[in-house]
Amino acid sequence: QGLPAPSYWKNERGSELLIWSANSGTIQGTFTNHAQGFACQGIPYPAAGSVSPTGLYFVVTFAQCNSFTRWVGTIKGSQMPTSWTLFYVDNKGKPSRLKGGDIFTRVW
Ligand SMILES: O=C(O)CCCC[C@@H]1SC[C@@H]2NC(=O)N[C@@H]21
Repeated sequence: QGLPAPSYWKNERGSELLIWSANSGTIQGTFTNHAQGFACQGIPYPAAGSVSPTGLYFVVTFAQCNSFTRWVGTIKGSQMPTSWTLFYVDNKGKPSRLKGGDIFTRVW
């Protein structure tokens, strides 16, 4: 259940995840959001996290959006089902969160 590096993944929303290192459990990569209904699209942001035999997580800070997302998932061959939480500040200034799921598929 290791994470191959380098590897390139896309989720069902069209967003891209490039893993360029997964050394001794630490994940480094780049995430580019292309999901409809979300801001900060088309900008590559650093992704950082951790991978273990039982799963992985990674976090992306969307600097221009004052938000960040945490993905937690598992690697099943060329599929990576995840659940995510997007932390943001709503238009009244209240810290808020939104949850969902993404399935990443390995492209190369
Ligand atoms: O709108 C924002 O505050 C920043 C962009 C958030 C994009 C989210 S992260 C979880 C979900 N999966 C994607 O590929 N994009 C959205």
